[in-house]
Amino acid sequence: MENLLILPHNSELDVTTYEKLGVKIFTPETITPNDYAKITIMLGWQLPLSEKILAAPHSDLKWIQTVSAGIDYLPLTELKGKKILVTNMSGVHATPISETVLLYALYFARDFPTVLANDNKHQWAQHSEFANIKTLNQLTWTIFGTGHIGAELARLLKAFHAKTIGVNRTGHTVPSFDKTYAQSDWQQAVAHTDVIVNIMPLTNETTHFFNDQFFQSLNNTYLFVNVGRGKSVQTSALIQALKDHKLQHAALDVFEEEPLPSTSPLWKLSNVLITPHYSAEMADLGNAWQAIFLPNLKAFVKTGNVIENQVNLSNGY
Ligand SMILES: NC(=O)C1=CN([C@@H]2O[C@H](COP(=O)(O)OP(=O)(O)OC[C@H]3O[C@@H](n4cnc5c(N)ncnc54)[C@H](O)[C@@H]3O)[C@@H](O)[C@H]2O)C=CC1
Ligand SMILES: O=C(O)C(=O)COP(=O)(O)O
Repeated sequence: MENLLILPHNSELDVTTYEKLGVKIFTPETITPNDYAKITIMLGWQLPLSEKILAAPHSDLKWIQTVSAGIDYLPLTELKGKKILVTNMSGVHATPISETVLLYALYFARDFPTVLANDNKHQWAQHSEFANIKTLNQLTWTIFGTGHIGAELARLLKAFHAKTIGVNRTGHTVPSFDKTYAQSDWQQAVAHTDVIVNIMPLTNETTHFFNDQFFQSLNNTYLFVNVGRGKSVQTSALIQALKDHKLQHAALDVFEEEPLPSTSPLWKLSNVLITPHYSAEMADLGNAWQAIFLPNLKAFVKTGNVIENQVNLSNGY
């Protein structure tokens, strides 16, 4: 008998389907401390409740299915030690994030700041104001992280006839990338590029990867995009690069500290576009979660194992 604790509120999760599999459902509203040790499966991660379940004496917890792709916020060493299975939602964000990155690039490339400034003033712009407009096929893209999201972004960019370079751990080839490099060869990957996108998971190898050495190696690069994790970027080094004209623009969805404090100097930089960790938002997210969770749950009830999206706790993604 599996006892499932469902943490996110989402009306699209079809709980009756789980009950038909013989699974008993708990929610933060119905669970009592006496139930903590009984929970075998957790959908989502919510503090402080999740930590209480994990720490419960004689806890029966066997599997955590996150509703995020990134799992950097989980106590990975403890979960590995306790042999708890972890699956993530990698895949469901590929379309909304790719579309958001295209929006960021088009915002700057089609000089939307100027368009909006004129619109706000009810003013018809002069064509001479748009001398710096670029099309996406005039830009070379280097995407750090060629997984679900990076690969989908590259696939869409190919429709715009853009040149695509990918960076992953080993440099293995991936469809829709003209060339791929290993992380250690990053200098070659960004030497002649225009747009740099971070969509890597946050791990020991990616923490503060985009640091002073990285940004100072650039030469008036057109755009830096971060939709991966804020802690992969050393914010002070990014700000310095924007001031030193190593970088022309930045579009940032994730930050070292979230919410981004109102005192952050990033807010004041006119060449920086800030979005509030929103790039993955879309309607029907619950249905997208269901498409991963339900087959996994069916398999787990039958065999004690899952069939997709298992995270490698040693790699951290
Ligand atoms: N802004 C947002 O709302 C969201 C952000 N994310 C972030 O994006 C990340 C990636 O998501 P997916 O594409 O679904 O994951 P994925 O697991 O499909 O792909 C990860 C990619 O990163 C590469 N990678 C890992 N470590 C690396 C390293 N040290 N150097 C170079 N490449 C490395 C892998 O080779 C792989 O290509 C998540 O881990 C999460 O942190 C994900 C969803 C939403
Ligand atoms: O899936 C991820 O990793 C995300 O960053 C998505 O955002 P969330 O943390 O689920 O609000």
